[in-house]
Amino acid sequence: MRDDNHTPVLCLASASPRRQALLASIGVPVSVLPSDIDETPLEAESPTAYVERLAVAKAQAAVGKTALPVLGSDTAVVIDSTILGKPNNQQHAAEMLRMLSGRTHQVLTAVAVSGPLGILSCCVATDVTMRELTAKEIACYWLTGEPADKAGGYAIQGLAAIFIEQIQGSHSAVVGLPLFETTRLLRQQGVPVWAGRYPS
Ligand SMILES: Cc1cn([C@H]2C[C@H](O)[C@@H](COP(=O)(O)OP(=O)(O)OP(=O)(O)O)O2)c(=O)[nH]c1=O
Repeated sequence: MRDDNHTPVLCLASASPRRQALLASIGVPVSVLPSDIDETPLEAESPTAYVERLAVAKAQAAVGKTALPVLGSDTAVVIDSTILGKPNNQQHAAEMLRMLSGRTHQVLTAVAVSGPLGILSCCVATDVTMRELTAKEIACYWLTGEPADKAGGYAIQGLAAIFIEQIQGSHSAVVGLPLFETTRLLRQQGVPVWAGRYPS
């Protein structure tokens, strides 16, 4: 049974509608306060350190603007140690998909939650195997509008599901938030998850 109480218990420092929907799906109503931070990787920074730094920075940017605990998160696609963020345009998106076609890549999602224990964070890695894509598929996929705001230029939860042969890890992390690990961090910080009425 879903909780009917929609009073926010968390501030989501993210403009991602997917993250908001994922949190709603586990019974966590949020208020939204997107953080605009510089997402340039530091020199010699590992992909894991990069996404975790950004998740923490997004959370920190909202702390002080709200009395609620804050959640920040970042997702990046990694192939051959190269970090792929969101594509700048159609050509960039096509380049990304050509790199991913017929291979296994990693999706890294970091999540950071501020609260009474300070900022707690973790990073989840998921292996995603994409089948080989044709040039026509790559060109047509851009026209769906899906790739533009997604790391790696694809959405596993959308049409790109037909490109994905296998995943090993967390599906929700690929979509933007690892729900299992996020629940642990939220509960550690005293944020209720699925705290509604339980079936009697
Ligand atoms: C790989 C993949 C990524 N994504 C999304 C998750 C993230 O929202 C986005 C990566 O960009 P992020 O910079 O992590 O997040 P964002 O810009 O959407 O939101 P904000 O920075 O304000 O928190 O790509 C999917 O929705 N499906 C996928 O299959």
